[in-house]
Amino acid sequence: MQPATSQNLPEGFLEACAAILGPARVLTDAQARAPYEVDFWQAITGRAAAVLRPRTTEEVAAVVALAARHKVAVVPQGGNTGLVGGGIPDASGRQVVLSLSGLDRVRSVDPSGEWLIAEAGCTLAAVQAAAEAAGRLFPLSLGSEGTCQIGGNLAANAGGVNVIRYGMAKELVLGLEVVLADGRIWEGLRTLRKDNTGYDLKQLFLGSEGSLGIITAASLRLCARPRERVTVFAALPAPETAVSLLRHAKDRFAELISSFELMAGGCVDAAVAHLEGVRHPLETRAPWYVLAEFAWSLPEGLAAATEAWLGDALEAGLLLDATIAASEAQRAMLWRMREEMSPAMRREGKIIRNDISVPVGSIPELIARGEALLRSLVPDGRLLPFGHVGDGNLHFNILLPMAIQDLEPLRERVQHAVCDLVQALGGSISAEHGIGRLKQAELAERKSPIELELMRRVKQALDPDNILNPGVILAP
Ligand SMILES: O=C(O)CC[C@@H](O)C(=O)O
Ligand SMILES: [Zn+2]
Repeated sequence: MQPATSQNLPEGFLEACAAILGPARVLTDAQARAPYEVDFWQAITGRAAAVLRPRTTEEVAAVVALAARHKVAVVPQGGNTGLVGGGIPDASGRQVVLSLSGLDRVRSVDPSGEWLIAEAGCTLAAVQAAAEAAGRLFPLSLGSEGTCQIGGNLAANAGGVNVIRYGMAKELVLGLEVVLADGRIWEGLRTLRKDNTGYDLKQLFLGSEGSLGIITAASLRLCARPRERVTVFAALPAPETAVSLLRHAKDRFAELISSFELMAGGCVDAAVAHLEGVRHPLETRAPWYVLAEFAWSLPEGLAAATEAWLGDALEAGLLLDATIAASEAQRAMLWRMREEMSPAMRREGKIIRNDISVPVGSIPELIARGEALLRSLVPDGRLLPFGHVGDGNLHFNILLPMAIQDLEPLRERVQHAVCDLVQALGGSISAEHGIGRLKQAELAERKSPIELELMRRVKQALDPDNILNPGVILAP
């Protein structure tokens, strides 16, 4: 029998945590810890000495101060929907997971100032709902929005399906409240649009995956709610056409484009096969499809403009067929098909994920060279790329038979080859999922020595004892 992981902690540590949080909020039992030790896809596992579940910023600060005194490593965790293991403890059984789920209040909303302040453990859906109740839009949108939490979204600088218009998560932040590595609280919850007072410290924490500080609350930028929205699903002969169609759409609609997603035919087939209520939107079958959405704040006119655009695009040979969602229900079905595509594919086998970006114009070359590369590396895999082509971001995913054992060495080989290709095309080895525990070696190999040195110096300055999420982003 394995010794209880709580024995890996300094004497008195857990008792002191229980005095701060109450004993029910300190989990040491293996069964209670289990959901915090494995990622959503059951692909990345670790072992925690304990799981701590604070409910307030002050409680987070008190337990981090305690951890700092005892040099106990703390792994912050939100909704546990990350895809690179950034919220999962390592295998040592010596780290404690700090779950932010208990900090789940929307503290205030100002519809005229267009901001709201939410605590880290609010689900993204709860933040969207609070914005909507105030007649505004919080535009970050991801497949996991019912489960993922805003603190995790910001710590990971999440992307999603609306980046082309509204930017990544970090672009939606006006201010942060952060618990620092020594347990002090930095109250930086500003709500100003303009604030040029020296270094923009919040940027350090956004995308730092909990390795520089623990985000406990954020002031978030709200936008106008679009009054008319048009959703298009189009069949395309080739990835080149997607890039031309995007340009064609940009010339016509500019910033009204809120999503522009590309999917291989096999991804759509998997969604149709496994998602209840999802039907193929077109009679035409094609190797590639685009799901695009345009939105604006005037009450009407966009639908007619979109129909005219589709006619012109068809004439120009940029698509084979297309449909416009005729109702909210149809729109919801199209988005379910796209956003639950990855879980649908997972029903057919194991997945090697590759979240990468290149300049938009290089997408066709990425697909052509990537397909050739992966066919030789993974002959029994099916390539099923999809993603946010409007942002130059593809999920170059490979589906493998369920029976395959010991995926890790193959995953690493594939990741390395894909990263080489991406680097050759001037792209990024992580577009929106982050580095976590899965890509540190690639990062170390591909960032310049100067960049790595600066990153280490920032880490050293903010967390000199390396207690905040050690081992993510930078190798230990
Ligand atoms: O499963 C994936 O690789 C991608 C998940 C997510 O980023 C998406 O775009 O659906
Ligand atoms: Zn994505």
